[in-house]
Amino acid sequence: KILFLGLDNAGKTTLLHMLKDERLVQHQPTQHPTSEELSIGKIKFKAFDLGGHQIARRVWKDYYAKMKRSNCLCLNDDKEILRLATFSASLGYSYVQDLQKVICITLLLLAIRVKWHGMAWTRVECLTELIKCVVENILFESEIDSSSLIAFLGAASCKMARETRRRVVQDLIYRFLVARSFTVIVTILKTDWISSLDNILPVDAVVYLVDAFDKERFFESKKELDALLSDEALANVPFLILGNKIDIPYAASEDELRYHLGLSNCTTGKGKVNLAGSNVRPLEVFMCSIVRKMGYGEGFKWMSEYIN
Ligand SMILES: Nc1nc2c(ncn2[C@@H]2O[C@H](COP(=O)(O)OP(=O)(O)OP(=O)(O)O)[C@@H](O)[C@H]2O)c(=O)[nH]1
Ligand SMILES: [Mg+2]
Repeated sequence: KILFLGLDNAGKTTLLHMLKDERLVQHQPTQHPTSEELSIGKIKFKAFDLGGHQIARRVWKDYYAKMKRSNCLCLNDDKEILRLATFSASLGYSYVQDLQKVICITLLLLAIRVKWHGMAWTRVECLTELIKCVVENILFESEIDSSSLIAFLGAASCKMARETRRRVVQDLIYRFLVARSFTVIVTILKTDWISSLDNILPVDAVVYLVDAFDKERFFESKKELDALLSDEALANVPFLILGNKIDIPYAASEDELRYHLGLSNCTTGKGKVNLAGSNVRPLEVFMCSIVRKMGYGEGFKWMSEYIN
């Protein structure tokens, strides 16, 4: 999972499409996140183009932030469970309409963590089967010996017919109510597109694009970059910084860009630098021109060294 980030107009969508089918297309500013499966050399990856204008930047975090405690609702007693039941049922009913509004709570129940106290495994399997057959997209972690089960219901559930979804939600709630003695943690993530579980999967790398000709916006770009670099959720994630549009005369040089982004002393080297076990984040600047198809290839080659 690779995120393409950077200010609006930096060239993220142009790059995505160039990598996808070597075509240069003029794009409207990106309004909604899109993703493409790409392969460069040996690496196959899913690239997320999240859009760079101010409002779009707000969703960047949804794609890399780990689940936070504050997003969790802990349910320990019957009253709480009942509240969840009512809430989930109402989600189940109104969901389809909400979808149209784009900004919506995407997932019915994104994560349900159930501690099974003294429940027979047949019951666990029963739930597993239920989830499996109705939700295409589940991420599943089950620690059989500790008797805990984390089931993620993905956004694929939004592909279900409304009736089915209602039945599933009710069925799940019914099962929870029957089981009673367990803890359920429900995380409901807000995102502004119909995502799948992709946004909670860990990020393997960030490609950060900067328009090297637009010097007036270097500071703004640095600010966003700094925020990303200092975010704990992205600690140690490799960053490929692409200084784009060097085909335009008077675009910043690599040194100039490094200086303005405050990266003069913290890049890790362009050759094959072994950083394994060093706890140092791979970070490097490559200048490129997407329209001339130059420069970014070296950048991706560098990045591939740091992706498992
Ligand atoms: N001269 C030049 N222009 C480029 C290059 N790459 C992209 N552009 C132009 O820059 C403009 C913005 O490109 P986009 O790919 O739409 O930018 P973006 O980063 O996706 O922008 P948002 O979707 O608003 O976040 C377009 O007019 C592109 O044609 C390049 O290498 N050289
Ligand atoms: Mg775009």
